Amino acid sequence: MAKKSKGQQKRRVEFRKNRTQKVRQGDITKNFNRDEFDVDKSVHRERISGKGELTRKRTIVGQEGGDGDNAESFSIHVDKECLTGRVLRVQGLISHVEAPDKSVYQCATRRLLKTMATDARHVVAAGDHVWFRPSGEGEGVIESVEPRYGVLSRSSRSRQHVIVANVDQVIIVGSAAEPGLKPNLIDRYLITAEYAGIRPIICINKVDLLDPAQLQTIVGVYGSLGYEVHMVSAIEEIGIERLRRALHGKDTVLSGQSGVGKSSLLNAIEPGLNLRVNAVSRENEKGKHTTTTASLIPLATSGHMVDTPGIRQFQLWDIIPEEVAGLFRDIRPFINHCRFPNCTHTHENDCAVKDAVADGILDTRRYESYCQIFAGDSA
Ligand SMILES: Nc1nc2c(ncn2[C@@H]2O[C@H](COP(=O)(O)OP(=O)(O)OP(=O)(O)O)[C@@H](O)[C@H]2O)c(=O)[nH]1
Ligand SMILES: [Zn+2]
Repeated sequence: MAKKSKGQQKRRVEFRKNRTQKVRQGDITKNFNRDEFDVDKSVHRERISGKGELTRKRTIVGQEGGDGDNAESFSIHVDKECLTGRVLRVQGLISHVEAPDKSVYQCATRRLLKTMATDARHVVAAGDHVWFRPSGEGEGVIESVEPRYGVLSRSSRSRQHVIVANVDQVIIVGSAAEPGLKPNLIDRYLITAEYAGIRPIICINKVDLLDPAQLQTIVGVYGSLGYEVHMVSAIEEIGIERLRRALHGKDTVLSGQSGVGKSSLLNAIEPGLNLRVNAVSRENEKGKHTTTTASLIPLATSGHMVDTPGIRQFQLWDIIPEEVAGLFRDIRPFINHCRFPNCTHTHENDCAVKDAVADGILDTRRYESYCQIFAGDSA
């Protein structure tokens, strides 16, 4: 970036100061437009109630980071009493927002926030942490949206569509038998999670159907890569308590191919949870004409299960073949040592990845899985 002269810097500081003061005085509409956003402005909040539920928020500006949705935050002045909340789902213009006391408000979005939406970006998405102002019995208005992490999105016609934001982890469910384990499919889910920056947890269900020792090699490979692996049986209730603990206080996406036992697992983890997930899914089906994204279903203790139409088979959205090697934890360390900077690690000579496979440092099956994904073959 070009260096600014002292005069320029001073003018800039003055400009910011003036603008901040104007915004503080409530002269919002005149001064608030997208071009004035600054990345480095902070958000100030102060608690005014003992319980921390009612919070006064004084926000000066929002911030916008990068071209993705991950680091954005839009805020406007809120000098009224607001509550923090979590968007459980968005249906049309209404967001269902869970307050700290677990009650759910149906919220509209403040018009000023909406003006900050671009064609490529919805202002409010399922999973968003928001501040909202209650405006009557079970209703409210969303005043600001906190920065996002763990975003699952899909782009269509070069527009990014946020499916769900602020997801902590994805449980990748496979089954030991009936249907048999498909490690290549697990690899696909893994790189999608790596791409989205969401922690993957591997869960192998139906271990009652075979001798778990048969899975030792495959589990060992994933374990050595630092992935958490759960061996469970929904029917025999093996390993369920540990899985339940992994969900506690977290927002979790459950994914895996049909028949591996996702519904059975939800039932084992928490009675009634699968029913609630299905009920919301049916409701979403009905509301197809509205822009339905995902739904967060509150867990009995704390945390949410995230259910999205189609997300159970979520795979490789938007990942281009050249990015795949970098998303394989075990391949990643070798890719800079290949002779050609644009090495695809498939047919080239002097490929550090292929050498590592030949030397037995890299698992052959994982490498083959990489080749399959790179070539765009289905699992
Ligand atoms: N032996 C055994 N069978 C199981 C276990 N978990 C689920 N099943 C059976 O596997 C079949 C599929 O289970 P579901 O829970 O419906 O699987 P799902 O992944 O939700 O399937 P979809 O709804 O199609 O995505 C059912 O017949 C279950 O009874 C298990 O731990 N052990
Ligand atoms: Zn290579």
